[in-house]
Amino acid sequence: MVTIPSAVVVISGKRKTGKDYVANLLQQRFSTELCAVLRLSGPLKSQYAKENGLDIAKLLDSSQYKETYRKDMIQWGEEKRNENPEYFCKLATSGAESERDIWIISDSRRTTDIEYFLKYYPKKTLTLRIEASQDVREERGFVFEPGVDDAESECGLDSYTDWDYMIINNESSDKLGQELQPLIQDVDKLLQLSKN
Ligand SMILES: Nc1ncnc2c1ncn2[C@@H]1O[C@H](COP(=O)(O)OP(=O)(O)OP(=O)(O)O)[C@@H](O)[C@H]1O
Repeated sequence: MVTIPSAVVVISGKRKTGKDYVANLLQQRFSTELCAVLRLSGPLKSQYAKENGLDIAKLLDSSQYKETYRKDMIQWGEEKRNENPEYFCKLATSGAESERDIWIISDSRRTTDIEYFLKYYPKKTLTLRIEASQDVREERGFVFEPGVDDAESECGLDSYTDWDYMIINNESSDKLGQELQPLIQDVDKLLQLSKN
């Protein structure tokens, strides 16, 4: 199904900077009726299961089944992305939730993710980078994992500088609400424009 949203907010940030927290805050502000939180990593498991004839329920729980397929699934994901960098962006935005007017993409990790939304939704895409200090991220449960936190999937956007908004999420929700105001106002403007 092809649907055209009025606004797309693409969020990036390192692990435990608060991407999901901010995505949920924005969704509450705009209402779940109007606004969907879409995860690029979400459809990977279900598509992998579908294409390989596997049991998706078993793949999602913490069983041995999942461990057996983990490596192969990661490799499959990389191959798919190399064949077609748009693959997971398209998949994540083609479900029932993408019929909503505002999309929050809560886990962009690579420049190709950002490029995808800028290419297909050029006047509607707003990019947000979230930063938080190492101490705060650790308080939230971050533990450095070699092979994960130094991989392209975590560092691919570290040198990207064209963010529409950058916020520091070390503080309370009050401060965060203020920091998000410019973004919220711009989404409101895009909603208004799409009605005219
Ligand atoms: N401003 C905040 N105030 C209070 N708690 C927060 C705030 N920001 C984040 N948290 C908490 O910190 C934890 C990590 O946040 P979150 O899951 O949103 O990070 P993330 O960037 O999505 O992490 P990951 O990349 O691992 O998925 C969560 O428990 C969340 O509730």
